Amino acid sequence: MKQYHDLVKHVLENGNEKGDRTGTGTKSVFGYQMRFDLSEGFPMVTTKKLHLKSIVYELLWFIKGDTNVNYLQENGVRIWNEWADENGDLGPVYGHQWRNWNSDEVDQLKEVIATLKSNPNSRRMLVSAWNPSVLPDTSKSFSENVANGKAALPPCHAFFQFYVSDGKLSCQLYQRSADIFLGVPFNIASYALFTMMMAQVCGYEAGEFIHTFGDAHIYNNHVEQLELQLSRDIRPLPKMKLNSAITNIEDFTFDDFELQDYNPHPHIKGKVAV
Ligand SMILES: Nc1nc(=O)c2c([nH]1)NC[C@@H]1CN(c3ccc(C(=O)N[C@@H](CCC(=O)O)C(=O)O)cc3)CN21
Ligand SMILES: O=c1ccn([C@H]2C[C@H](O)[C@@H](COP(=O)(O)O)O2)c(=O)[nH]1
Repeated sequence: MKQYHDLVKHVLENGNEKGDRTGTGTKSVFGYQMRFDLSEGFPMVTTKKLHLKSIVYELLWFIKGDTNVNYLQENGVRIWNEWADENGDLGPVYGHQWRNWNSDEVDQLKEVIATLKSNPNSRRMLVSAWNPSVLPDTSKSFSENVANGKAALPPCHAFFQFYVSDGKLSCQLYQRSADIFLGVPFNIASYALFTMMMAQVCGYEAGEFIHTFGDAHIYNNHVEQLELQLSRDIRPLPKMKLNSAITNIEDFTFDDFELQDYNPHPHIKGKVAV
């Protein structure tokens, strides 16, 4: 994953010192792009061990349209706990907007799949999680916002677009805000997997995942961890196998994914900025 190491080096060398909502402080750049050709292997960082289970369950949770952390917790995934209210609710976050935009019963995921099958030359194959009408009031707590029908956090992976050429499906994501140490390795693997799943159910090969960033930042308390990561040698990418019998995006379960030849360096711990 040279692309990821290049991003880390770019931000360490060129980042602006910038304060942020969490009070942690960051080094940040505005605007950056990475490309991953999915035929070259599954883009999972090898210079620290990633927890694939969290990535897969989170993605299945988005696809289900679920926005309560109970499903994640039942499957041992803790990454959204800090933002949920006492009932586990996060408000109308990703899954809600994908499957029921603005609570108007607009199923963006279903519609984009129908267009991918019927009119793959379309330039209108987008899904937006960004919905200005449910943005939180930052003077209130996460749970107060949820009680008011707002999202606990505005979506970071804000919208994505599909593109078909030569029988290959590509996906480009616009991520408005990116935590390079903790969030980004998850986001890359998640959208790469999602692109492969969408390609399979729509009858295409997987093409590229293109990751475009707004504010790409390294929290000041992650610099040491990233320097350790940069000192490690980059290993060959693993392969991801999907159960080829699945033809409907909602039918995938955890057991339909098999990661092969993932030989990462050991995990590196870092604190999540809340
Ligand atoms: N500051 C911040 N960074 C994020 O990446 C982030 C947020 N906030 N808020 C919302 C979601 C939640 N996401 C998270 C939250 C925690 C981890 C995390 O702690 N990862 C650890 C443990 C992984 C595990 O338990 O599976 C890691 O080492 O990757 C990763 C992504 C991504 N998002
Ligand atoms: O999928 C995700 C979700 C969140 N993040 C990061 C990006 C920021 O560091 C925080 C969100 O804070 P904002 O103040 O709302 O920008 O979470 C991520 O990298 N990936």
